[in-house]
Amino acid sequence: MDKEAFFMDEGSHSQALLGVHSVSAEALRIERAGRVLLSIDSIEFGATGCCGIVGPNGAGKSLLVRTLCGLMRPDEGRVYWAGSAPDAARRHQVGLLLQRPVLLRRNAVQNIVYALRAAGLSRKASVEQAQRALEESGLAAVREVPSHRLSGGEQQRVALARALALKPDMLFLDEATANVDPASTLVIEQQLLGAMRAGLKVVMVSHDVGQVRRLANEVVLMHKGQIVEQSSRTTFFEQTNNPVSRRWLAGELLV
Ligand SMILES: Nc1ncnc2c1ncn2[C@@H]1O[C@H](COP(=O)(O)OP(=O)(O)OP(=O)(O)O)[C@@H](O)[C@H]1O
Repeated sequence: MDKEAFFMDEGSHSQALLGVHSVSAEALRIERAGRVLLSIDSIEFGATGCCGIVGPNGAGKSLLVRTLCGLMRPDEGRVYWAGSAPDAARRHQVGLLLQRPVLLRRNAVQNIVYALRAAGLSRKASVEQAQRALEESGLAAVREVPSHRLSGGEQQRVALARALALKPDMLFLDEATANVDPASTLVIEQQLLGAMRAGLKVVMVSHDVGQVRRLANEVVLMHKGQIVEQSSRTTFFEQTNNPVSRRWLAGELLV
């Protein structure tokens, strides 16, 4: 079931034109073998430029992101993309970048062309847009290099360039820089900040508190499949009164 997408039918183009500048969910519940993995009454992303989702291992961060992106069907509850059910017509407007980039065994530019063609662009437009995406990402020098020969950091930067080339309204990142060195992490962060200035909404699962402080305007702390707190960055890091948040910020092991 994990990879099961739950898009509605192809939907209409008029719906696609509406954009997906918010993603929300209500009464979400995922349970396996009698264990509640996710239990969220209500959550909404998109009100701010970037929201960081933090929390201990196993808190349900990845499950939440996959569910919001339409990759997992919850046992109960509803997901909304800008107020309506996720649909295939808008799937390119909600991007997802994982810890391990998923690239085809083709070169960098072909990887991006493939995604753009799948999104409906002509071959000519796809090639032009892919070349531009790699140039804007500082990856022009590796555009002909097969993906399996790229370094891990380069692979992730190609995956980000591909995600951004699709011009999503929202981009979810699940530990996207966990395997990337500090220098490449900063390059990726700069690129995200640039895209955010151009209107992209980012939701970022990260164990890197420094990164959350650098990028996020808002923070969500998860624990045991639930939302502990959703606050502005300043409130969360400097003023929270939530006892669980305070323990997490103090570096205590949450059980
Ligand atoms: N298909 C599944 N079947 C059973 N349990 C699952 C399944 N998928 C995830 N889980 C469990 O759900 C819990 C939440 O997993 P999830 O990957 O969302 O956590 P996370 O907060 O992203 O953790 P981490 O920070 O370690 O990546 C974990 O205990 C995990 O073992």
